[in-house]
Amino acid sequence: MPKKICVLGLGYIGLPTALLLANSGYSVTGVDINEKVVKTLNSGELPFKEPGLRELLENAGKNFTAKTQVERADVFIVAVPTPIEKFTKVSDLSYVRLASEMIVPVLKQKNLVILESTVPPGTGERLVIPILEKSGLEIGDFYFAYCPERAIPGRTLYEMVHNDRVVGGYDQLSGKLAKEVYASFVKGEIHITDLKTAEFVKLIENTYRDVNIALANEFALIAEECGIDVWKAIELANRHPRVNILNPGPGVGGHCIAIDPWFLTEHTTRGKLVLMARDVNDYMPNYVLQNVRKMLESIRDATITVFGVAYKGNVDDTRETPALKFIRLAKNEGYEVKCYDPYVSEFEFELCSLEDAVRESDCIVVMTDHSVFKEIDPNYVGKFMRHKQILDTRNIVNREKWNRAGFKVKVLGDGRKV
Ligand SMILES: NC(=O)c1ccc[n+]([C@@H]2O[C@H](COP(=O)([O-])OP(=O)(O)OC[C@H]3O[C@@H](n4cnc5c(N)ncnc54)[C@H](O)[C@@H]3O)[C@@H](O)[C@H]2O)c1
Ligand SMILES: CC(=O)N[C@@H]1[C@@H](OP(=O)(O)OP(=O)(O)OC[C@H]2O[C@@H](n3ccc(=O)[nH]c3=O)[C@H](O)[C@@H]2O)O[C@H](CO)[C@@H](O)[C@@H]1O
Repeated sequence: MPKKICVLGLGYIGLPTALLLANSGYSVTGVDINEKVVKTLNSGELPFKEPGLRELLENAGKNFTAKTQVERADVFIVAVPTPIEKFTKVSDLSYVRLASEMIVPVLKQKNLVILESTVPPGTGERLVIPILEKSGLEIGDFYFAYCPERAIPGRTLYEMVHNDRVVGGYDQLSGKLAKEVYASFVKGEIHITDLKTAEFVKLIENTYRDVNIALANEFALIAEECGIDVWKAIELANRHPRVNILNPGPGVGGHCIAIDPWFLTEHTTRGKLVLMARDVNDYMPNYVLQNVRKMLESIRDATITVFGVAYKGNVDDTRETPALKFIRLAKNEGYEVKCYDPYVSEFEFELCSLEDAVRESDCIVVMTDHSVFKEIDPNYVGKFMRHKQILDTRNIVNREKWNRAGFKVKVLGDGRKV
């Protein structure tokens, strides 16, 4: 078992990985170029919330330290961001490039470098290995593997431990050595394949989900025109043993699913269906606004209250959130928009208390499926509102309860008469 591991990037993926390895007995140095993250961790605090992470940090003890500089190690794991460039939709690999360059001065014979960041197929071989070879070593002198992360935010630690993993080795030994590292904490199966296949697998998993959600969104729009409730229809269709349709909603957000289909298609001229699904999902905030517009038709200087700006329920993450597009579109049309999200502390627009968000409002729009929204008392919020209307894009509110409190309730994808 190699003794020392250096993890580059201490974000949502790198930090839990580093702490799981430290708790498995490795001596782990976590490296982040953001000094604030390093300081926070070394003072015993966490830079973000994730269930179970605090205990792991406390138990890691001397096995984990955070630094801003890379140091010698047996294994290097790279988990830095791979955002998408907004206008061109091309992957931004600058963080991966920099992290690889940071390893060069300390890279030694028989070291193993593992890339975890999500990247377009071929990136390991085309970009990362040539940078590492600037050390004077050749691939074969050191080992290289790509091991995508598949854990879902909100259940990151559980899934990191229990999910199966895919390990793509540059060669057989690289794959075997990387598998040994993960086997220290992974309880799922670890499947070895080649480098490019592993990069591809990660992207098709998320693309599959994006296309499935796009299909559910199309069904929602069709159901509305047909005058039926898509939620009920999907529930019944999913009783078929070979059908599993996901839920419609206000669009697809997050750091992965809205981005990975672009990475998948970056080096190809194919992918029409994949990009059409992207388009369907990206259009959903416009569709939500079209519904809101109808609800506010006869009201002058209308105010909209957005419930939830996180990209999905029960997380504090707002990256690529469909709520942002909805708010911008609504503001451009002259609506006043007030936002309420008890999970989120920082956002492009001001976040209000529940009371302030609904005061003098003409319509609530539920954009995020936070569990706490189910508990909100419509009689209480109704007292503050100018018009009692709610559009639920996630089908989470109890319609009868809100109706009884005097609310007109519209659910996305339910075409039955309100
Ligand atoms: N968050 C997820 O749920 C998830 C799931 C699967 C895969 N991924 C992929 O994992 C990668 C990391 O994502 P994340 O959500 O952890 O990102 P993040 O933004 O939460 O964290 C990345 C960290 O890397 C640091 N960093 C940037 N450049 C660095 C460098 N050169 N050296 C050291 N540190 C550096 C940043 O300061 C930041 O703290 C991305 O490629 C992402 O697509 C993320
Ligand atoms: C294949 C897979 O499972 N990948 C997961 C995914 O994690 P995620 O948090 O990004 O994924 P989701 O929870 O699907 O959310 C995405 C958006 O889709 C909306 N949505 C969701 C379900 C639905 O039925 N209808 C919807 O509308 C939701 O609200 C949100 O905006 O990518 C991570 C990084 O690669 C993976 O590691 C992780 O395994």
